[in-house]
Amino acid sequence: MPNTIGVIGLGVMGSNIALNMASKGEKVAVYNYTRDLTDKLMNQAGEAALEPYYDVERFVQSLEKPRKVFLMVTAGAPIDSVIESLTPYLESGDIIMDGGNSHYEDTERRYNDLQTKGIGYLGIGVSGGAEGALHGPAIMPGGDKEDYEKAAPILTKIAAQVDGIPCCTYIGPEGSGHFVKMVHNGIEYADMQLIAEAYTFLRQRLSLPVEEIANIFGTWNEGELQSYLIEITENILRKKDEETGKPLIDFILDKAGQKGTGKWTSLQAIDNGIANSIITEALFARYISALKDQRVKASSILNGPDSAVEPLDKKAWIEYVRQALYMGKICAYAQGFTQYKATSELHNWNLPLKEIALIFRGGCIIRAQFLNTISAIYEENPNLDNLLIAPYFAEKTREYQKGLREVVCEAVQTGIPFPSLSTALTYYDSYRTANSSASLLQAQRDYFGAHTYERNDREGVFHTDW
Ligand SMILES: NC(=O)C1=CN([C@@H]2O[C@H](COP(=O)(O)OP(=O)(O)OC[C@H]3O[C@@H](n4cnc5c(N)ncnc54)[C@H](OP(=O)(O)O)[C@@H]3O)[C@@H](O)[C@H]2O)C=CC1
Ligand SMILES: O=C(CO)[C@H](O)[C@H](O)COP(=O)(O)O
Repeated sequence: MPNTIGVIGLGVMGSNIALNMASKGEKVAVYNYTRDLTDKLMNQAGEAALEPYYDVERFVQSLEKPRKVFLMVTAGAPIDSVIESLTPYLESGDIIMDGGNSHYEDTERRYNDLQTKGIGYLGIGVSGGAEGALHGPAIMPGGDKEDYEKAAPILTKIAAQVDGIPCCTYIGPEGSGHFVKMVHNGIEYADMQLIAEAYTFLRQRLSLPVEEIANIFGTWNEGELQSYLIEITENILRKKDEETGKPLIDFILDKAGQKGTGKWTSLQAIDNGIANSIITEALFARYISALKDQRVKASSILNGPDSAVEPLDKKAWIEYVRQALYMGKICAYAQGFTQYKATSELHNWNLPLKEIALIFRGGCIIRAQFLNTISAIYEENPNLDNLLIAPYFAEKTREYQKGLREVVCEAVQTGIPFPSLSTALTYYDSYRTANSSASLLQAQRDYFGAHTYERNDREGVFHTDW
């Protein structure tokens, strides 16, 4: 019996995806360009229907036609090198799927190259980390619909399932699947940073012990903030350092890493005139965190505000922080989904926003209860300009802006940096401002550069001899 699918790249994600496929009844050929990872996987695979290969040609020959090869390899040059090693053995009608975090423009280049050889190419966003890959990730496939149809029976089977619906849907043509994953990661950066700021307020400003903050996150996770990131934050805060018995969080160096997808999200937004400031501030927060030595030095040179720090009413302020976090989250998702809408229009991708929100409900890192609301909003109005003006969220912002304003003002007054919460508030206030300061910018541009301006009382283009 030939293998029904092949997986190349047996690191953290690839080995788990292969085991996931095998557990759903697929016969899986596995290959890694170095031998060790293949042996390691086979040692842990037990009875799983995996067949190891140490030679690409034999790996390909073991697959049923049309062949389906799933790559879970480091993004960038390694993907090109794997494709180059594979294609001599593939035939017209076969498909390669790239499940890694590839840049969507790289995916488009590879799609076009392989099209000339008759080989299908799907750029597939996969989210859920190691656990998701094993038990069911969110899957965002982009490329030709007919190629997707060939792989859909396997992809929908291995995806997370929520209310009987697989967290996998055809996203659209070209690199749209990887684009959706890229912005998913941008939203992930914002969501994580907002949570980190909420934690900081509770810890620094309200001086709550870590255990109590874990309890607060646990309570929040039972309400409208319910999400995977809140859940893991509670678990993280409960974890003790094995040596000291103290909260592990206090021993983790405050330098955030990143692998590039957040940066790509910001660059794409900037290139296309899309204001995704919360996502970008979350990226910058990681950059500033990386300057640990400079920050330590500056902390002994630069002062914060002089004003005395007053005690705050604990119960009231925990609720303000909850509101601030929820409101920040609404603004961050509004930015991410605006980036989807604007880019979809730019490329004619017709991105299914309702379905994207639906598949994000399970498996992926940003899975959250309120994605049900987002999905329902797009079902009612697929062309909505911005989630903020959907009646449900507009009502929430009326109620919760108080919490966000209080928390941001208090942080500013006491010198606690809150890049994402403060940017969320600025975004909210900017978006709801009918008459902005841009009039003055236009006048300045016209003054120094004769760049012209439009008027608000009549049509036309004007220049003034200032
Ligand atoms: N970890 C996560 O939570 C998630 C990761 N991703 C994405 O999935 C992809 C894989 O990530 P992950 O499994 O975590 O990474 P790992 O580093 O664990 O695995 C990378 C795999 O790529 C292989 N590889 C590296 N260089 C080459 C090369 N030149 N030629 C052939 N194979 C190569 C590695 O083989 P070897 O070790 O032998 O060099 C290994 O099998 C990445 O694009 C990542 O961004 C997506 C979602 C979540
Ligand atoms: O894709 C992912 C989750 O969705 C990966 O975990 C990715 O590595 C996260 O990005 P970064 O490493 O930049 O924090």
